[in-house]
Amino acid sequence: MGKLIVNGFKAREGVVEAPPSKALTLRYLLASALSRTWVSLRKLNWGDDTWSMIRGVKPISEIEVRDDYVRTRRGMMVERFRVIDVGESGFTLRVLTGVYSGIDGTTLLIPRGSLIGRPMDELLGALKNLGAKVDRLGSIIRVVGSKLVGGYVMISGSVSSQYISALLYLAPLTEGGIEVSIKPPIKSRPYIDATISVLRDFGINAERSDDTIYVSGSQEFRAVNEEFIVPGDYSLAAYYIALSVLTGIDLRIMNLHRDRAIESEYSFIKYAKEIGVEIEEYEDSVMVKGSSTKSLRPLNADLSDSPDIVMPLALLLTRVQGRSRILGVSHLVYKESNRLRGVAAVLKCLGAGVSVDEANGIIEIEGTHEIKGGCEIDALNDHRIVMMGVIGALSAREPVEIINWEGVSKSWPTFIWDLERLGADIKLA
Ligand SMILES: O=C(O)C1=C[C@@H](OP(=O)(O)O)[C@@H](O)[C@H](O)C1
Ligand SMILES: C=C(OP(=O)(O)O)C(=O)O
Repeated sequence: MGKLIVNGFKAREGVVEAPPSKALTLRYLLASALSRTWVSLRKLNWGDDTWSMIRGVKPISEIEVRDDYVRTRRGMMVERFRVIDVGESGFTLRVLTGVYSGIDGTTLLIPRGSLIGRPMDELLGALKNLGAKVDRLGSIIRVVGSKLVGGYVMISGSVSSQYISALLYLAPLTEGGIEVSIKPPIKSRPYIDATISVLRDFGINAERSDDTIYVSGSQEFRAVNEEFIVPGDYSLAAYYIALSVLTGIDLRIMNLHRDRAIESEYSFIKYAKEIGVEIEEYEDSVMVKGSSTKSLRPLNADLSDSPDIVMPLALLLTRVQGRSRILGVSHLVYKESNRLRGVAAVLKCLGAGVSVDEANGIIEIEGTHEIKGGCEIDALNDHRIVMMGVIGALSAREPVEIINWEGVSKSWPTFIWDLERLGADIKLA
């Protein structure tokens, strides 16, 4: 498909819009497609993963997809045999495996690309313990669904919080509910909270105490509002913040609402401020003062809760005088690529010092005076590695070539165009 040649950036201050939240788009879509009442969803993230979820809910819902909104509710006539291409969306594959376990009929869920090798077994095991009929042939998951009794299940929290989200979406469809006990360490915990919060918006209550969650059975999804507007995505807006700091421009980022943020993603702002980035927060936006952000302090932080902000945070840490340490990120190896390796490869190309301990999930980054560039990055079709590579390259002294960048459309299809509008010089060769 060709490579991107990132030549640099003619600093231009500006006002940009944060892309809509991917994680909340997927959660709202699924809950709405299970809702007895019609729901309109506005300002959706239109990345590939959203299309995965739309394909995923079609067989069980009535759904109208328009340019600027989706209107949907649970279908009266449910298709009994469904073949669903879930693309590369981990959330869609895992959570639909749970949901279809509780709905009559047979479903084949087909993952593509990097999703083929990503972990599923513990979720399949937990569902089987609950009496679900799920199995796999190679990468294809087969679910023979029925109304399940429900019950108690224990599952590891160290691989993916999406396993738990899957059980939480399934629980209301069972007769007696599900009690999930999560074996620590629990990674990406705020994404579980985000699931519980969206379920609450659809009238489903979850009782939570420490590492156990109980959702009662035989509950109907009923949206508390007729319309939901998806807020901006802090984990994606983080790349704009990194751009502002690395290139020394001021940037106002609209569509960021603190009160609706997923904590795993909002924490980017917290860490950026902690190391010395000047950010002013407003009700619906943030103002990043890249021009007056001068010296940054090293960071020593556990990012178990926040896997998706490691990439843009690593970019900020290239500018720090000294050594920073990110802990708790062993789960980065289970993403669209092995992101511990991807982050290291990008940092090396940019000229920062980096060492990675895969077994313990630790990254150490030594800042540099100058981002060098003059190298090639294989972004492995992993959207967050593409974004990291491109933003880093925009502040580099010499051009950077990026191959396997098309996967950026998973969450931000207009990424390159949005940067060009701000003054980025990027060519396709
Ligand atoms: O539930 C979600 O929407 C997500 C949970 C996280 O994954 P894990 O729970 O697998 O760490 C995160 O990395 C992913 O981008 C989105
Ligand atoms: C890992 C991600 O998503 P998913 O797990 O849903 O594929 C991501 O968006 O970085």
